[in-house]
Amino acid sequence: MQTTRSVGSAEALEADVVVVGAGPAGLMAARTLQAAGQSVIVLEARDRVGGRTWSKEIDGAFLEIGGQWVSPDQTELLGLLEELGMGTFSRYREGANIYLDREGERHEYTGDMFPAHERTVAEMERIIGILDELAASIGPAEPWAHPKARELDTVTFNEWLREQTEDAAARENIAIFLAGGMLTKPDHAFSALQAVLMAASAGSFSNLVDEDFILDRRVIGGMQSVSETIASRLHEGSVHLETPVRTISWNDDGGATVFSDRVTVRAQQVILAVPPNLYSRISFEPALPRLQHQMHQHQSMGLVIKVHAVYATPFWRDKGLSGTGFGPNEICQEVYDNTNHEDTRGTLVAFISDEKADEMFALPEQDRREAIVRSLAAYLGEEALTPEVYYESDFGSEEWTRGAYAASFDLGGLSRYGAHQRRAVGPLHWACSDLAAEGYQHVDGALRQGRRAAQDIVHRLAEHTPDHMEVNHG
Ligand SMILES: Cc1cc2nc3c(=O)[nH]c(=O)nc-3n(C[C@H](O)[C@H](O)[C@H](O)COP(=O)(O)OP(=O)(O)OC[C@H]3O[C@@H](n4cnc5c(N)ncnc54)[C@H](O)[C@@H]3O)c2cc1C
Repeated sequence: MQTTRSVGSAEALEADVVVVGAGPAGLMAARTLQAAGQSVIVLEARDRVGGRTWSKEIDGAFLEIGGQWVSPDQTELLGLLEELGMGTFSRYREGANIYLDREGERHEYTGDMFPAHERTVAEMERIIGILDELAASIGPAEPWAHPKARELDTVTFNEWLREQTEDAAARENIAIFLAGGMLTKPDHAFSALQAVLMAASAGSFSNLVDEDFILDRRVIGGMQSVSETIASRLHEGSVHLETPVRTISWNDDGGATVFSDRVTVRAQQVILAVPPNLYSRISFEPALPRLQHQMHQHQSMGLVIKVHAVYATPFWRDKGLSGTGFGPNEICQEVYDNTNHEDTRGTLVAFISDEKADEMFALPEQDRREAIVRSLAAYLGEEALTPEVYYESDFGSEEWTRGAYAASFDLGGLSRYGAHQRRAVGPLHWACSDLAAEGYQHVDGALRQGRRAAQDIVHRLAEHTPDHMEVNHG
């Protein structure tokens, strides 16, 4: 095994485990390993922890630039918040929601279902039932193992919806929750099986379409503070920031040397806690097996612009509006009241996904902003045109993410490769929200995968050192 490079320090640090990436998955892995008595070094490319969770003050407004919402099924995250003594608060949801239909006509409504034509609503309810049944029978853990896996994985979600109904509005209203709303790819770019996994990972498709469930609560102090708190409780000196990992030299029988821009670390095991689209940014010596090379090329990031608009007051509330809006054909397909805990100002958050995001990014900055605030105004009124603070989260431009929210398989990829995505290769382990079952593509799933990878290692190392069997999260 070669042990020197032009990058990193000439003298190698030593640890039982190196974790690459200080997002929620990597930090949960480090926490679990340290609790089990393992020595851990975490190497993070960015100058901060948290990865795709990033809470920051911009022009005087506290914004959740990355992941933020917590839903009741996310018990790993909720349990961790309790352990860490961190509080949550509820999203504002009183008053009427807005639905902008295919013709752009504005409808105020209350309750779960868009005020579409009666026939469309009936079709939507029927398809929601079918998706709920599929999610229940296929489940999130091993969707590739289900007898219908290949059939569902070789048809796009768009085609699958066309097979279910001729009602275009019903198709668009269902697709919004999985395409623009979750996988952030057009519905012709992922399979029906991938859509079912997304639904199953949240408990059911009904959960995904219920914004009061899926966008239930936020963390007081911001979601990034979860990662910051975990990091602050790791042993001193465990986390190295601004330390991108470039090369991993590994041995099939165990042992690896990890070369980064600042330090070189020798360890028995490595956890790659980075999104799968970034595995190929690291050179592996020897090269990864053919299967991993192939599989990783079939996992790609979606694209979404998260728009933040802050106003002197939450003006929509005075009009009896919740701030929630949906418009499958609008620039902003989803809008929500995202006002901070105990803040007198009002904040809206909106999402612009996949091909609409391409269109927006093709515009000069000022034109894009105007088009986006006009879209907000179509939902909530002219006051939306003039925010005090305006910001667009753009993880697609971030070197160490390259998209948002997360990575998913292309057509046929989940049934072909899914069974292998979490399997260790020699001393190399994989942990990321984008490989998760429950909590897939969410912070909850990242934490679950970080813990799973760490526990696998603890069991593996315990075979050599029997004292290290216990895992506790104290
Ligand atoms: C705009 C946006 C909104 C979202 N909304 C929600 C939400 O409301 N609720 C929710 O639960 N989830 C949400 N998510 C998803 C959630 O943020 C992610 O699922 C979660 O952060 C994934 O955690 P992770 O640790 O698996 O990966 P990441 O958070 O991506 O962390 C990976 C880390 O690895 C680092 N890294 C990459 N390459 C290297 C390298 N070579 N060397 C060293 N370090 C490296 C990165 O810098 C990063 O810090 C959202 C995501 C985005 C982008």
